Amino acid sequence: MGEEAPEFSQDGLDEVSPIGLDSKSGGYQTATVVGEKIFVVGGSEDGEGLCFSVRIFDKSTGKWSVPTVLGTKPAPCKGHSALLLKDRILILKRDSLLDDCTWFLEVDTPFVREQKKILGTEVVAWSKGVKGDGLKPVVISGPSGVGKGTLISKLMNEFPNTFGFSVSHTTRAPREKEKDGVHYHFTDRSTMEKDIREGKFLETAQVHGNLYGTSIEAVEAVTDSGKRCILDIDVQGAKSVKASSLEAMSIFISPPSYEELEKRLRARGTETEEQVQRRLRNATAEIEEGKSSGLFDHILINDDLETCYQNLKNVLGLNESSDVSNQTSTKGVEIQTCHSLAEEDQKVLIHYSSDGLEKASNNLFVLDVSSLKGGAPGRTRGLNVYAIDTFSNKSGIYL
Ligand SMILES: Nc1ncnc2c1ncn2[C@@H]1O[C@H](COP(=O)(O)OP(=O)(O)OP(=O)(O)O)[C@@H](O)[C@H]1O
Ligand SMILES: Nc1nc2c(ncn2[C@@H]2O[C@H](COP(=O)(O)O)[C@@H](O)[C@H]2O)c(=O)[nH]1
Repeated sequence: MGEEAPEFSQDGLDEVSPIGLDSKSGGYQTATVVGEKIFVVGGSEDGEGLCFSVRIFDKSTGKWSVPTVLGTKPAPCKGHSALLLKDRILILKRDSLLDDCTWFLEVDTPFVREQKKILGTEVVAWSKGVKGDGLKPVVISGPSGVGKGTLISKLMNEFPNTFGFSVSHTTRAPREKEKDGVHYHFTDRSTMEKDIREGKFLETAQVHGNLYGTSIEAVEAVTDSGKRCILDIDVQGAKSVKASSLEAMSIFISPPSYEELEKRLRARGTETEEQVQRRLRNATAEIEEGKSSGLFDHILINDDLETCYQNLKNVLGLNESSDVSNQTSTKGVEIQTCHSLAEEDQKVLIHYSSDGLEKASNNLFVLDVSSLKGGAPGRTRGLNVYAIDTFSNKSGIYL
């Protein structure tokens, strides 16, 4: 279990503290035993607090290694607690707002195992826990010129608080009105290839002669803002996302005819004749695959724009007055210390102290992790948190 301290002394290991204790070096580390390996989290200072660095001690070889770390790590804090939950370590940050205190370091999830094979190194992946189920991200795919961007713009304009756009990276040159960081992160091939090797992307594809990709950070940024993430990606990207842990809904936008697609692509006037030809050649295979492969949950034909937009809203379960406001009831509540952790039946008991929680006078939380969804790369959804009032022996939904 995660609370165990290493029961032996090896070079460097004597610096490792068991959960909840500051190490001799003044840094704060936790050591979690997972089979033959000990995952040591934390320990280094960066001026703002203690950083979440990760090292692994292999008991069978007696060697330390530094893994490839995927996903965005938590911001530094004054300390943390750790508890092993099957294939991931639950990390609870001290002195952190409740919205930012629950993190997972995935050590043996399917995503991590897959990345180990691809990268050929030890891999761990960070994922922040978000309360409730949230809504699945939406992948919108279809041939170039079919109207994906037009439909997405309409959706984002009508529901600005509900949806957030995943800003992709691309090596293609910006079009006249495109802004870096808004429409795309424009980059060059060697930088993007380096970022791919470093595991920064959820998916990448060579599309119409250029590299495109969805970074893990792009999806996390939208999820963190409390919005539903929309990805505008090609069919190859949609396949990769389906094979990932993102659990997205996928929608294929089809043109009413090949001739109409050609007309729209030319009328847009953003590509040279050679590029238009290339995009049209690729469209045939994309439409074939999109319509027949069973890859997509929904196929919509974009003939009349307004009709297609209404159909899109229907499959997304939207009606005209359903834009949600971006509320987070937990803002301002701060976990000051997190003394102890225990796990039983996928429920984690957290002992904490906090100024902001008058009701939870006994200082106990139950964190229900029985229905976790998603995970790295991205966010882990499905967390439920309850405060327990030991005086009245009642528990209530806190979040
Ligand atoms: N239903 C429609 N009827 C007529 N024109 C449309 C319709 N939908 C979109 N268009 C027009 O078609 C052109 C291509 O649309 P858009 O740029 O949204 O395509 P896209 O699928 O995002 O293309 P790409 O994949 O190349 O980014 C635009 O000029 C847009 O105004
Ligand atoms: N696999 C991915 N495909 C992407 C991504 N971002 C955009 N795209 C697709 O590329 C084509 C061309 O886009 P354009 O802006 O050059 O016209 C289009 O089908 C997009 O859906 C991505 O991150 N990954």
